[in-house]
Amino acid sequence: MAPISNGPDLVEYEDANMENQVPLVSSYNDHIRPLLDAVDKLRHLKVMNEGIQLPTIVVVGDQSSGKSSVLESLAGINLPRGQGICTRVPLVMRLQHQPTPTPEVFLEFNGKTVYTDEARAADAISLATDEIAGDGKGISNTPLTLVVKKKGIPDLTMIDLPGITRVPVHGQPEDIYEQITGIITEYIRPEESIILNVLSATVDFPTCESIRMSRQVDKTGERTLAVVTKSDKAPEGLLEKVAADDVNIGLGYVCVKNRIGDESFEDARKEEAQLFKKSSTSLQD
Ligand SMILES: Nc1nc2c(ncn2[C@@H]2O[C@H](COP(=O)(O)OP(=O)(O)OP(=O)(O)O)[C@@H](O)[C@H]2O)c(=O)[nH]1
Repeated sequence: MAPISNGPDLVEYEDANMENQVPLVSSYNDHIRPLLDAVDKLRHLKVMNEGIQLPTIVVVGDQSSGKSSVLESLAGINLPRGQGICTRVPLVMRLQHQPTPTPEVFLEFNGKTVYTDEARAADAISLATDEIAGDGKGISNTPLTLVVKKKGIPDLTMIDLPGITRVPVHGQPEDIYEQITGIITEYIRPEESIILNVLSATVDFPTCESIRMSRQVDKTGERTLAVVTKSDKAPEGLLEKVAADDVNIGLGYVCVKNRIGDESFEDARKEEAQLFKKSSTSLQD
């Protein structure tokens, strides 16, 4: 999943067969997992409401940039995806590798726990979102936690936030832009946050609202990482665009082609590999 990157090396989770764990992955699990668990426990105790900041990967992007698609590739389960606003509340995704073959998937919100499974996770998230933010197109700052315990997934906790939209659509409050940017700013301002900025390859990066926002709180880009989606839609000149780094992304770029429609995760990865093989061959010509 990391065909182009000018930042620090990333652990290649997809190929990390957990049964034959390479030393880096096993030491990651031994040393990092307990720290992530401690951070999650503190998050659960709502210490952030007391002004104590916790290290967090925050996923931001303009509306329909592909945030949920990136996260579902990492978690290997379906999330609500589509045109228009899908993510309407902060979605805290806790991914945890577990050795047993049967995955465990549940949601935590409004003080309750709702068990679901991989096939029904997207619907369960949509229902929980309706319960928290109403069944229209409004948004809420009350978080929804999704816990996925599954063999072979990376140990990571990330927060997906509503996509930035300037113009309210029918049924949205007039101040939707202010509401969304207010929530995003709250999550990306703390210096402990790593900003995962999801950018579509089809747009000019300097025109992205999410870039404008992340630069406001992280001028040098030292805690910002870019994931460029929809590489299949605009492969021409993508390498040059990323290499030019006009928008100052300190932690580097990762270009991806996500799953489209009902495509399986496996087929999507094959298509992605094929796309980047083709692009790198044409670059060598
Ligand atoms: N062709 C192509 N389509 C993609 C890719 N990534 C996402 N999409 C499509 O783009 C649309 C938006 O994707 P989402 O993942 O829902 O975007 P999002 O940023 O989470 O959306 P909001 O949270 O609602 O703002 C969906 O129809 C996806 O299938 C990609 O790499 N290639």
